[in-house]
Amino acid sequence: MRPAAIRTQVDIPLRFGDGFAARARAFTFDGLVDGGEHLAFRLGERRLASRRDDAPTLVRVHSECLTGDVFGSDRCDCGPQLRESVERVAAVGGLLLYLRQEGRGIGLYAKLDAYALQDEGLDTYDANLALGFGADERDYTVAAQMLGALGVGRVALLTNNPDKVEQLRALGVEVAARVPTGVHLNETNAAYLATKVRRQRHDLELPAI
Ligand SMILES: Nc1nc2c(ncn2[C@@H]2O[C@H](COP(=O)(O)OP(=O)(O)OP(=O)(O)O)[C@@H](O)[C@H]2O)c(=O)[nH]1
Ligand SMILES: [Zn+2]
Repeated sequence: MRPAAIRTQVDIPLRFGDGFAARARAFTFDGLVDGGEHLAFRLGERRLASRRDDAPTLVRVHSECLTGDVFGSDRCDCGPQLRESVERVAAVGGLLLYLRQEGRGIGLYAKLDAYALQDEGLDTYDANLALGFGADERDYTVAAQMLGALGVGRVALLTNNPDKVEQLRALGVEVAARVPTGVHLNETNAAYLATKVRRQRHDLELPAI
């Protein structure tokens, strides 16, 4: 895997709509394999883990979701998951990698095309296939490159998605633990969450509906 390098680092204090605030240092990179403008935030005070005997660094690898992260869409759980991740990572010190993988890698317009198909009865994965995409087009090579550039070798990964853990391990990242996020269920996203459990082995304890 080609190494990437830190391009710029700058403090960006974060404040959410509910008033929660966190100190953050943002990093940009040169040499990321897909040429995307992916961002890392170091949150909290803790030194990042680089050696095998260090306690692992808590890391959230978050895939961009403009509708959920920015506009609070109830179709998914991305906004509350991002908010939860910032708070939990900031509390102990660690990293948030914000990957520009909108729509599981198919882009914003295609995601909305997929939403339209879902409103006709397809589930989230079949809608992708009907549009000619893979069920999940994400590749985490850039995440491994970013961790390498930041000198982080050993991580505890905040995710419910075992595929993220497997892909990062295959890329040489030592994932010491998978830490589940909370379940952010609402009246609209229940089918979306159930599909993640059924089709992508997501580890979510959903109440019966
Ligand atoms: N193609 C497609 N992408 C979606 C849909 N709903 C959400 N997304 C995208 O899915 C990505 C988030 O992935 P999820 O499957 O929700 O969660 P995950 O990242 O695999 O797992 P966690 O680490 O537990 O959050 C974001 O890029 C969203 O834009 C959908 O219906 N279709
Ligand atoms: Zn979303």
